[in-house]
Amino acid sequence: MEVESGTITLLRYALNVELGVTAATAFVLGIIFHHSIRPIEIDNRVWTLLILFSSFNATAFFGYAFVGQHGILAGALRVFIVDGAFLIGVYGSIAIYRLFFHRLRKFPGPWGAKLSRFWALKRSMKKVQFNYEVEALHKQYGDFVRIGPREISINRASAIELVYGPPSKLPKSPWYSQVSDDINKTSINSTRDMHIQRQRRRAWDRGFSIKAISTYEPRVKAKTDLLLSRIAASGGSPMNITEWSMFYTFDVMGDIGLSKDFEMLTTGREHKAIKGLHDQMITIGTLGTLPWLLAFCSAIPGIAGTFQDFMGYCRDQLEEKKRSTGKDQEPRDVISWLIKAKYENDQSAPPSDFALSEDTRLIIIAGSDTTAAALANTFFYLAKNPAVQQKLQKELDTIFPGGEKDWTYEKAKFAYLDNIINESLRLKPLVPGGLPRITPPQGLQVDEVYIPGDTVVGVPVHTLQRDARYFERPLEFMPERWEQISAEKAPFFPFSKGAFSCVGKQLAMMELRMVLSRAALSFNIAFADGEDGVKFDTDVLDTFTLTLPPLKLKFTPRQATART
Ligand code: HEM
Repeated sequence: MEVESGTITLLRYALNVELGVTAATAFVLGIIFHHSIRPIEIDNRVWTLLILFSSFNATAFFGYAFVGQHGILAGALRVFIVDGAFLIGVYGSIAIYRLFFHRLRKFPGPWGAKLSRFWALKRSMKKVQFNYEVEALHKQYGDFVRIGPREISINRASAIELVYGPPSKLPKSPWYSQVSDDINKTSINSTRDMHIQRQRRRAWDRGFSIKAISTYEPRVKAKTDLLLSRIAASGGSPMNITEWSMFYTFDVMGDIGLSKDFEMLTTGREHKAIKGLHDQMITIGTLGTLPWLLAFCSAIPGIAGTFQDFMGYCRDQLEEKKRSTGKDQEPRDVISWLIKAKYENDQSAPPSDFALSEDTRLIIIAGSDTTAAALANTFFYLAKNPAVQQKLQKELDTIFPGGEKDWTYEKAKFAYLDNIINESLRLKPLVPGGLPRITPPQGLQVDEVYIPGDTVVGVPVHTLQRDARYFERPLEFMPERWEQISAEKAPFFPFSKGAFSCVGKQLAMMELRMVLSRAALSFNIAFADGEDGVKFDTDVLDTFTLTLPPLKLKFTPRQATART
């Protein structure tokens, strides 16, 4: 009884301490709090922190108002002052630490970037062209720029292998934990545990093996037939090739990924589920600069908006697929390879149904918009560079003297076409930013520069692939440059490199080669009247992948005599 009343007396005393002393204590606690959470990755724990903070406030208010007997108004005012002092302690400590004591303090970069990731968010929201912002920073500050408190962008060719591999030694950054950091709830692309990612990658690799790809080939060709028939039906009137490329690649991925038809090529309209995905691209792209904010927002029910349509569609398709896929059935699409791994209890299977549904979404997201933008960009370069187009047509006429009826995919794999595709992927990489990885505890030595451990690093694809030190006359579209340099050895990594690199590269190349070779064989490709391609070139958005403006092209049938 005495102990109890002693505690209450002590509590009352604490709650009645002079306000200045309480505020000073809160300020010091703020500094201590910052330094105690500094080593912890809190990106995915913002809700927990918010709940803890709110609970503390509610308790403090109750204490001041009723136990300390200050009354409701004075109690609320005290909580407000204590909060203010605590937060000034936290943020003041963060600012001073990041500017003057941080392990990256010697790296150049804008002050705002050193202070907070909000700087990147603001820059990214300005024009949604963060790729160009990073390029400008490298011009101003050099090859190693601090683009965030803990982030270094490295514009050096020698960093590609060190950061991405092979061999891949650097794990993915917290950016990839936007959905979750639980390996049972992530797609393969968001899996940060390198061992688990490698295991899961084996099931994906089976879905993209030479054997599997050869079974996809006739189906990709069927979709290409459909696109070519739509081009022929346009009769030379303007076609928005940004849109039609998107229809094509989503229809291909619907079929190859899930054996489903989005029917966009036949209807000429965007599927509702895909529209739901595209409506959110700018939000996802810009908020992605602040991983904790995206993780925080994505936990709010209903915030996904029309993205729910896309998620719902994928969920339904997956359920149907699981019901209809027999245990001994030979897989005929990518998702069936993952389901088969699950049936066989193979280690490479997605570790849970949730992870499988994340993979289902990934198939469509990773495989469609990327290839669509690559296709539209390459059409743009062909229209803008008639000499390149004519050279391509000359080669096509030699390989396929009888025109369309001679066409085979095997023969469409020739060097000049691949050089055109590579040149397009060099100038406009579809994932233009520096994919973020974390340096090991012992740090990373890149040439003469030592980068401390636990730093988020990335090599900016857009900036590096346009750097005059690595590519002569870098801003010119010159497919011929690839006759002198090897795409494998050059600082060229549009599909990334190492263990996390693109699993669908061969499928993407198949789609690009099929459409471009057949379109250039049968049609002359030019800007439509009133179109000069300038807005298409300059107004492209960096939404993690590229989001392209419309591009109006006209396709005029080539005369048979033009081939002779
Ligand atoms: C021109 C077209 C494409 C480009 C430029 C491209 C580029 C990339 C890049 C840069 C990455 C690495 C992403 C990262 O590290 O976060 C990646 C990963 C991936 N891509 Fe592609 N991609 C293309 C087409 C495709 C296609 C057609 C598919 C088929 C489904 C696909 C499936 C994937 C998957 C599943 C991953 C994750 C791999 C992993 O984490 O192990 N991509 N892609």
